[in-house]
Parts: sequence; C-alpha cells; structure tokens
Amino acid sequence: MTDWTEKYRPSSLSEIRGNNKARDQLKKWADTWDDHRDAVIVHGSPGVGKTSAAHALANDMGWPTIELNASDTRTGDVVEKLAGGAAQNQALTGNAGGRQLVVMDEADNLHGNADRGGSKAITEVVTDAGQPMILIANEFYDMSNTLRNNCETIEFRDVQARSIVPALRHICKQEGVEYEKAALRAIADKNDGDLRSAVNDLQAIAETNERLTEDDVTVTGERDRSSGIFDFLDALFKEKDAKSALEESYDVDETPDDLLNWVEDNVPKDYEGAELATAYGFLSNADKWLGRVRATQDYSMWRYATDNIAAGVAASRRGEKGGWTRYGPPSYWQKLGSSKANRKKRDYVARKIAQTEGVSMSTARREMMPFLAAMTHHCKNRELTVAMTAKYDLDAEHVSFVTGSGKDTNKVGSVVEDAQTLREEAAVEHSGGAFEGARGSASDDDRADSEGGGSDGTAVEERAEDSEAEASGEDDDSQTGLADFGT
Ligand SMILES: Nc1ncnc2c1ncn2[C@@H]1O[C@H](COP(=O)(O)OP(=O)(O)OP(=O)(O)O)[C@@H](O)[C@H]1O
Repeated sequence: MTDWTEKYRPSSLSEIRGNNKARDQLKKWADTWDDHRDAVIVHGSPGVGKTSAAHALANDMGWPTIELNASDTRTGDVVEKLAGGAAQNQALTGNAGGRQLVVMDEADNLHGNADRGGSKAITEVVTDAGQPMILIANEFYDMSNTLRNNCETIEFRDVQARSIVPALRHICKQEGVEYEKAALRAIADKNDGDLRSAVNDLQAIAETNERLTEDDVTVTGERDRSSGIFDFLDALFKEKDAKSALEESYDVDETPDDLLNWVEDNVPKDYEGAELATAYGFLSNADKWLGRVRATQDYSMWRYATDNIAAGVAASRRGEKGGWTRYGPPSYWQKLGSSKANRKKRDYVARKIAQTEGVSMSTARREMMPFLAAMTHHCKNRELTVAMTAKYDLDAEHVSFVTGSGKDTNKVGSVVEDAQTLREEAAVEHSGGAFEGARGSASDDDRADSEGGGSDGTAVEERAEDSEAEASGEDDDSQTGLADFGT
C-alpha cells in the first residue's frame, strides 16, 4: 500500500494548498535569485508543506536538487557536496548556468553540533553557497541570530481545515473512495493545521471502510480506540493465563502490528528481568511473523503473531502483579514515525547501533532500541546512559529521543559531556584502533532494511536469543555490549 502523503506530494507549486502567500514569495525568491543570491529559510509547523514546496519549486524551475540534512551533515561535507555537485551538474546536465537548489532539512538542528562546524561555519557556507539554498525549519527561533539575519525568511502557516477539505476530496476522487462530506470535514477539523496527518488519517480510515462516514472518523478517535487496549494490557500483564489472554486479544480492535507496538512499549512497566527478556523473545517472534505477512500478504499468519503477543507475553509472567500502571500509547512507535524529524533521529540511532553491533537496522530498531529506551528511561541509569551515548556516538537530541528526557535538560547535557570524555579516553586507550575496529564496516549498511520496508524476519529471529540474554544479564558486560565503556 503506497503512502498517500507520498503519492499526493505536490509536484508543482501550484498544487501547494493553503499557503498562497508563502508559495508566491518562494517563487519570487527563486525568480530573482540571480539579483540577490540570498538563501531562504522556510519555516513552519510539521506537515504544512515546506519540504514539498521546496521540491515543487525545483521542479517548476527545472533545477536539480541537492538534499542535505542538518543533523547529520558536517560542514565540510556540505562544502564538498556543493562543490562536487555544482561541477558535476554543470558538466553533465548543462542546465541553466549549472543552477541547482540546495535543500537543507531540519536546519533548526544546526546549532549545538559543535563538532560539525556549528552555526557560524554553516552561516558562511550558506552565504557563500553560490547556489540557491532553502533551509527548512520547524522552529525559526532555534536558529542562530546570524543565520536568521543572513537569510530571507518565509513562513508557512498551518493549513486551515477549510483548505484541508479540498485536498482530501481530491484524494478520495483519485482513489475512488466514497465519502460523506461531514466525514472529510471531521478529519480536517481533527487535524486542523496539519495536512500531512489529515491525509494519513484519511488513508487509515479508507483502508477499513468502504464509504467514509462521520462516525468512522469519530470512532477512530484516539480515546475511543484506546480504552479497550488499556484494559487488555492490564489483563495481559497482570492476570490472564496464556489461553484467556489470547481469547481476549480477539476483542481488541487493533491490528496485530499496532497491538505489538502497544505491548512492546508497555511491557517494561510491569515486567522486569528474566520475564521481560522472555516476553521480548515472544515479541520478536511476533515481529517475524508480521514481517512474513507483509512479505507474502498472507494474513492467515497473523494469528501466529497474535499467539506470540498475547499467549507468549502472558506465559512469560513470573510472580504476582498488582496495583495500577499508567500505560501509554506506543510513544516509542508514535514518536518514531510521527514526524520526519523523529524518523531521522530514530534512523540515526538505529544505524549507529546496527553499525556498531553488526546487526540489521530492523533488529536495532525493534529489539535493541526499546530495550535501551527502557533501561535508560529519563537517564535514570546514568552510567548506562553515558555508556550508550559514548558507544553509539549520540548527540543530545538522540539521547533525549531514546531516554525521553528533554534535549535541553542539564541531565542530557551532562550525559553527552561525560560520554565525550569516555570516548576520548577510549580512543587513547585503544590508540584509536580497537575502538574504530569495533564499529561496523560499511557493508553492515547492506544489511540494513529500507525505511518502512518491514522487518527482516531472519535477522530478528537470529537476534531473539541474544536479546533474551541481554535483558536477563544486565550485569553481564559481554552481553550488553556497553562494557568497553566502563559500565
Ligand atoms: N500545503 C500543502 N499542500 C499540499 N500537500 C501538502 C501540504 N502540506 C502537506 N502536504 C501533504 O503532506 C505531506 C508532507 O508534507 P511536507 O513533508 O512537505 O511537510 P513539511 O511541512 O515539510 O513537514 P516536516 O516539517 O514534518 O518535514 C506531503 O507529501 C503532502 O502529501
């Protein structure tokens, strides 16, 4: 199933909705670029069309694009890419004066990357780019003063509900989806401001309903949807035996994929040690089955996933459980997929883990990240958090992503500092060699699965046992892999 937000990404500025003024400004900026040669900052909330507008503009102008991501771009790379790209572009395409549009995503993440040249160097690159450059940001004021003062600025406003409705109507027509007008209005109201999430909602609802009604929209509302699942989690983790947990799972109105996310995210709140490890093992198996379903579209295998999720997790329980637990929606998974910025952070962390540990991205994401997240929640196990940060070379934003602590908190700041010291010490001890050697080679990337492509069942299977050992052997250094950093 193609993602409708991608399928209906505007290919020309004329298709950008609800931001006419910004759209016209952007076109004017491009048309007059030879006269002013300024970079432009395009800022606004997530899902309002900033990135789409940049690419649509490039399309309209016939300019090839170079994409850069601020959070993983080193200043040197930018310069190199620009120089290389420009030369290549001129030689190969001979397009209008070798013009190409540089699109830098997440430009509000530029600062704070001390080792990456920082905002001063970036400002220089931006002003000397010699090519039209668009910096995309959610938080305008997170960008340095100098940078802001050196660029033109265009604000993309939230897309109002009344502009969302026609966009949804257009998609319904293209997809042959029947709808009640009130249903589209309800989706638009619910997602006021954010066209991307409105399109996501539309797709989710259209997938399960022949004709969209207003009721479908309200029924899928988060609160209604969640009430059944909370009761189920409570029963699953605390009282049900395998068989009745499985039976109860049939009444939960979630797909096995979502159910897995809910269970995976909440199980560390009630389980610990060996029982948690066993539960994770079952969840890995479930993930493997879900991967097979995705690959074969054979939905009869869903039940094997559910067996593992419900019966497996219930059977992993050791000892009495009671009390009241504050379960939450799968923040991990939501957070992981909810915005492009977060997806990038997730993938950065997963890639680092994959490279360092020699596992697939899928395994890193599905098994190791939730585990690390549970262990380092709010940096509570500080030593481990520092070790993780050092080992996987994480920045504050990544640490905050994994631990759930705010990235600007002192806690995260000091973790990152200590990790830096640890890395330096390790580099000295191993004279650089051992440490570098421990990290993945480029070929590890080949094993990494692609975005959204589902999990690699085999890799998950292989790792299932390891992860069990890891979870149960917290103090077994060789298992956690964080040992070389002094945990
Ligand atoms: N103004 C818009 N006009 C038409 N489609 C839009 C608009 N805004 C968002 N969309 C839809 O949402 C998707 C995501 O938009 P886009 O990535 O451009 O948003 P963004 O503002 O760059 O968000 P982020 O800051 O999260 O990257 C697009 O592919 C498109 O389907």
